[in-house]
Amino acid sequence: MNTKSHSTPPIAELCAVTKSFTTGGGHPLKVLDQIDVAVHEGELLALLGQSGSGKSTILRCLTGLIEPTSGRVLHRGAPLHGINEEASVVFQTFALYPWLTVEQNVAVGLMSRTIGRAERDAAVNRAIELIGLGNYHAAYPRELSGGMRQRVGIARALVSQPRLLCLDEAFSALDVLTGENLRQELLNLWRNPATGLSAIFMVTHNIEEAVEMATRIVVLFPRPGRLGLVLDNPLPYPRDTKSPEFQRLVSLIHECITTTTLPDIPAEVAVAGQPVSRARARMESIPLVPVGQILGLLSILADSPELSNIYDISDEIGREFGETISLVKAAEILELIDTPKDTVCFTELGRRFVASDSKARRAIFAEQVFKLRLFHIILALLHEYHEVPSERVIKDIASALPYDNPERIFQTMIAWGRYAGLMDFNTKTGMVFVPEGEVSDETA
Ligand SMILES: Nc1ncnc2c1ncn2[C@@H]1O[C@H](COP(=O)(O)OP(=O)(O)OP(=O)(O)O)[C@@H](O)[C@H]1O
Repeated sequence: MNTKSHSTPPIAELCAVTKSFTTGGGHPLKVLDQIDVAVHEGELLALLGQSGSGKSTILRCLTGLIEPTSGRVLHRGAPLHGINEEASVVFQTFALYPWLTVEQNVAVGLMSRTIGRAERDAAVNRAIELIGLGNYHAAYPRELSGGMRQRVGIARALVSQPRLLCLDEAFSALDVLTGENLRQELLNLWRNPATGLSAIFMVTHNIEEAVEMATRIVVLFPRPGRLGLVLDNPLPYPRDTKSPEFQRLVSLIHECITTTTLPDIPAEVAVAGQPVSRARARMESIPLVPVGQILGLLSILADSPELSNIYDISDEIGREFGETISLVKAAEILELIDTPKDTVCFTELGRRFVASDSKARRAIFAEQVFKLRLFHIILALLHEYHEVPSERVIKDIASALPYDNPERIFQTMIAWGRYAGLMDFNTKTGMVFVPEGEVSDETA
């Protein structure tokens, strides 16, 4: 369903949207800043972010429920006036009328349309059947479980046969199993061309839910809401939530969300349709040392446990004190060694690392590299494009670390990433890419 090149304009789009509300004290509160986001035909776009980051406000702007303070809202490339007629919304609170039956509650979704009774009844029946409420036409909400009530909410959204279904935390009030069932059913509806449903835009704070469902994921940075990470989710359906690829994507997004809590991150201006990969709060550089030297240091430390101070280590490995510090620092940020009170000792992980064979070492190294925020610049781009020009990566490194040498950092990152099997660089094409298959030992 996911279409990389879009032949038609997006069903709904925000261009440079900013939204401010007036607080209780009468002060303006900027909730969204320069948001560019588009929902295309065929995609399932998930918007993730911390509580209060502005996710629901984006959904409301996209569907025309509220107007932005500045910027443009488009529907199929044209300015949106009022509500987006092709969109429907399902909210977290089921918002059902207790005095109406299931059938009548679903029919509320057609209130704004002038259609005949027969047509309305047919549409209501169809929506009720689609979402598996066949035996509950005449039931009242109080007679239904939470999951069934949310089904009514979804049927009400589907009754108008929207092209775009918007879900605002639609599963978060449900128990785990019910939520899981409904998610699968919605995926089936979205993939079934007979429903007429083309795209889903879902707001959630549940990373696993987003990775399980979405073809593309947008992470919103908070205070004010700004676009953070935008990445394609290439995992095939049905998705195995236990697979390493799934869990890796979950950790990447988790890191991205948790590193953005600082209020003073500079605002990012995203170009519409372009991915942005900016987990740059507290971004740290890496020591510019080759992997082979890190491995050498570790093996010397393993062979000579009495070496616990940097001067002795420096003598032993025959390197300048400054170089030794860089090597130690590199092993330390990889959490393989610790340096309490100027001494050097293995961590638990480091001990495991030196005792492992080459394959297991690479796996540990990959896991540790994966935790370094700097690498998210490349990993996020690779998730989006699978291969990216080095200039693009170097530009991003330069903007994340303006006081460092981006080319040298890039070379070091590639060397570390290559050893970890996470990335490689083709000097002929100038492209960074995801390597396939096993990597050889020579890469260290
Ligand atoms: N009508 C309003 N008037 C004033 N402030 C508002 C209004 N609507 C939202 N806000 C504020 O805007 C900010 C973003 O709210 P929004 O509901 O969009 O965030 P969210 O990411 O969806 O949060 P949550 O996950 O908790 O639902 C919050 O600080 C909220 O209090």
